[in-house]
Amino acid sequence: MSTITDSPLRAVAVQDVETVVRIKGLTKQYGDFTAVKSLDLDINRGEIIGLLGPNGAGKTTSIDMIVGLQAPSNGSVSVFGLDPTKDRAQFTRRVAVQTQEATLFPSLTVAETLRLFASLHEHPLSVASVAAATGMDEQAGVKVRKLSGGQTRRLLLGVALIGDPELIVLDEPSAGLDPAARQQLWGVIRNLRERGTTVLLTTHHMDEATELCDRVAIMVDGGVMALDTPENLVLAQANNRKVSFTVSSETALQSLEDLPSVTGIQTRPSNGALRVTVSTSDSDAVIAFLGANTGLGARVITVDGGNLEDVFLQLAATSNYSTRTDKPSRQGRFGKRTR
Ligand SMILES: Nc1ncnc2c1ncn2[C@@H]1O[C@H](COP(=O)(O)OP(=O)(O)OP(=O)(O)O)[C@@H](O)[C@H]1O
Repeated sequence: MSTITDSPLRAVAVQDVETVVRIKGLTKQYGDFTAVKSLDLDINRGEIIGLLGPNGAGKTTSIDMIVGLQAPSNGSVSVFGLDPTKDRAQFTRRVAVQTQEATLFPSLTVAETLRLFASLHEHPLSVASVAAATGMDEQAGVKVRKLSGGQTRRLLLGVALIGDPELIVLDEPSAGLDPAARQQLWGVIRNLRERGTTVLLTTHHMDEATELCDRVAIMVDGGVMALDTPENLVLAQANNRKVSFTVSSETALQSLEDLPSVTGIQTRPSNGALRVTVSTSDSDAVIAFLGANTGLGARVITVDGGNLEDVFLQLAATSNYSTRTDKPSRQGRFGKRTR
């Protein structure tokens, strides 16, 4: 894989922040059902923005409206000052979309496919540079029907890149990719940012969002529940830490439960002992408790400061999402331990 070198960099200085996408009150109604509820989002040039959310949260519907594939029921989208549904010719010159389902021609080779799509653009990148950037140079002569699922997705990304778009929209770009191919894809996307290309993507992978995105919007039930950098989202929920330790028996766990900061206790057998995970808003208080209660014999103590997945699950739990994990009532907490 290599960087794209046959086009001048579009990177902008940090102080020249330019809003390229403006979304205001974007809403999609299907009959009585509201799939997207008044979405507000500004995206700056050169940013990588991730839309996260459980299945059915409204990510694809939002993307479809942002790229003009569906008309909003309410609200507005402006991309480079263009209306995606009305200014189609100008819009498609500057914006590329890789949807979850796209059609390629099975009997064309990779290079022929890229050449075909390049011919649709005024100032395309070279086929060789895009094939190299997407790690497909060795497959240049291979017919599309012989590509693996992961290779096909990389070719689809190449097709989106070939017109040298200023904004690229990727719906679950890493779906079906093996870990090595995902890493390679991340490299391609980071390279786009360095060139000043703006990237809007959806993903179900929290590590991908953490690694790649400058900001993420977490959608639940059609609404944006949180929008910030991955780091800030995790920090904002620092009141939900996990302290884990190993003990020989359950004795004294009951008094641990009485600490006001403790919101849940889970236990599971571990090599003849018990691994305990305490959810708490004050990990220091739990550690102090363990230190003061030496009779408990707690060992292998770890503190997990949380990650984007925790934030996601916490936000998703506030909706009707099926993995609901409500905080147990005080009385029932111990009863909810899992083994
Ligand atoms: N054409 C349609 N008619 C009626 N309802 C629809 C239509 N398209 C989508 N929906 C509903 O809108 C909601 C949002 O769907 P959408 O595909 O945007 O979710 P998503 O977040 O992209 O989900 P996934 O992660 O599964 O791809 C879902 O409840 C879906 O069933």
